[in-house]
Amino acid sequence: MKTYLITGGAGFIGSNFTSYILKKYDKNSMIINLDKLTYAGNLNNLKSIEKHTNYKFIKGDICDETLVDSIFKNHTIDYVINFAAESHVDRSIMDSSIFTKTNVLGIQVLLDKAKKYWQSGECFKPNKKFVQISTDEVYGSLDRDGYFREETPLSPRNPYSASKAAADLIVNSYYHTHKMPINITRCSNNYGPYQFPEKFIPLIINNCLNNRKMPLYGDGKNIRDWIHVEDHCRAIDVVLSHGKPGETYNIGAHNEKENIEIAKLIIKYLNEILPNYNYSTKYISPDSIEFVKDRKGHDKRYAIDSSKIKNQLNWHSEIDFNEGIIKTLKWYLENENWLKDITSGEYMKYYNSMYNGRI
Ligand SMILES: NC(=O)c1ccc[n+]([C@@H]2O[C@H](COP(=O)([O-])OP(=O)(O)OC[C@H]3O[C@@H](n4cnc5c(N)ncnc54)[C@H](O)[C@@H]3O)[C@@H](O)[C@H]2O)c1
Ligand SMILES: Cc1cn([C@H]2C[C@H](O)[C@@H](COP(=O)(O)OP(=O)(O)O[C@H]3O[C@H](C)C(=O)[C@H](O)[C@H]3O)O2)c(=O)[nH]c1=O
Repeated sequence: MKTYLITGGAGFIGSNFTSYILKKYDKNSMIINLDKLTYAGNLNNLKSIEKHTNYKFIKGDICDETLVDSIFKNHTIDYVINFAAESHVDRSIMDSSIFTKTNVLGIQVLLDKAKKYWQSGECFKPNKKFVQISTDEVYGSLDRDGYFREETPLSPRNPYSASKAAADLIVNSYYHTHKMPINITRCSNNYGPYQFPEKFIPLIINNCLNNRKMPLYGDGKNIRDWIHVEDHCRAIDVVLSHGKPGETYNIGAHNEKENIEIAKLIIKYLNEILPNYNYSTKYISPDSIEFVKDRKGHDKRYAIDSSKIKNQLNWHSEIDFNEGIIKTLKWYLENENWLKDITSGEYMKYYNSMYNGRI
């Protein structure tokens, strides 16, 4: 039996990971989900497991030293997996202060408490692991050629990625200084169920379903390397159990696409499947795409080389991009209430401040 402290488990990737672990290990896992429930945290993501006897939710902030201390004191934590973060680049451009607090100070609190409860003399107790969920954005931006490798120097270019890079350096320092059993994973852009519709793919799906334009920043030719969230979850599980302490692992599925290509694919697939659903919108016109003012400092291209995790830990992505996107579209169509609920209230305020005047 392993006890997992999952932080940020009510967000997009954290909730997918929590469900994945409980489904896979069931009674051999105990999960404590610590989440502040910011705008991005949503307990509806965890409806299917909320009553599981081996699942416990604690509302709170990773920066709260007293709370984090009490969690370690009251449970024998084996694994910490830190998903908690402010995760949206556009919001970090508008105001970066909370990014530094949560993403940088929060990681230090988690590391210090894990160290306090896991250290025994000069050594750490066996079979403990601290995994920091980082991002390929810490490497910066690529032109046409090349890939991010684990050795690529960190060169973050927006406040979000700078805060994640700072966290990575702090995590690594606990390995080098204290020999703490850490791993860092750096994954490319995720898509899949439960993603908050501020991010590109769910935002354009939601806009299509609400007869709004699909905003493409700049010329729409920026490139992202997409991976289905389930593939990411499997990779984190592998790193937890087999990752060599102190190592960083890139995670990606070799799926580079220009944003415009994604928008066109979504229109094509939605038009194929929409007639099977009871939606008032039945057809998405290619004219729905609208080029808008570019993001400040918009990174041109991300592309990840994940040969290390493939060769050393025997992980590879399993979900084909086209199948994954169709599955994702169907999920959003079948979970209309989830989407409606999450886009009520504060969401439209955010949306209007971001896009009014741009579209
Ligand atoms: N989305 C991606 O494509 C992607 C890719 C690579 C890495 N990542 C990283 O993966 C992690 C999860 O990303 P996501 O897209 O699921 O993010 P998300 O924004 O959907 O979820 C973040 C979660 O963290 C919680 N949270 C925020 N501040 C907190 C705090 N101070 N204390 C406790 N909980 C707090 C939120 O309530 C939310 O539930 C992040 O660390 C992000 O940097 C994301
Ligand atoms: C919201 C939006 C985005 N875009 C463009 C901007 C990017 O080139 C691309 C994806 O944007 P998004 O904000 O979804 O994701 P990234 O900025 O690449 O960052 C994401 O992937 C990394 C790995 C993380 O670590 C982040 O947490 C995650 O948010 O679409 C548009 O053209 N229009 C829009 O309305």
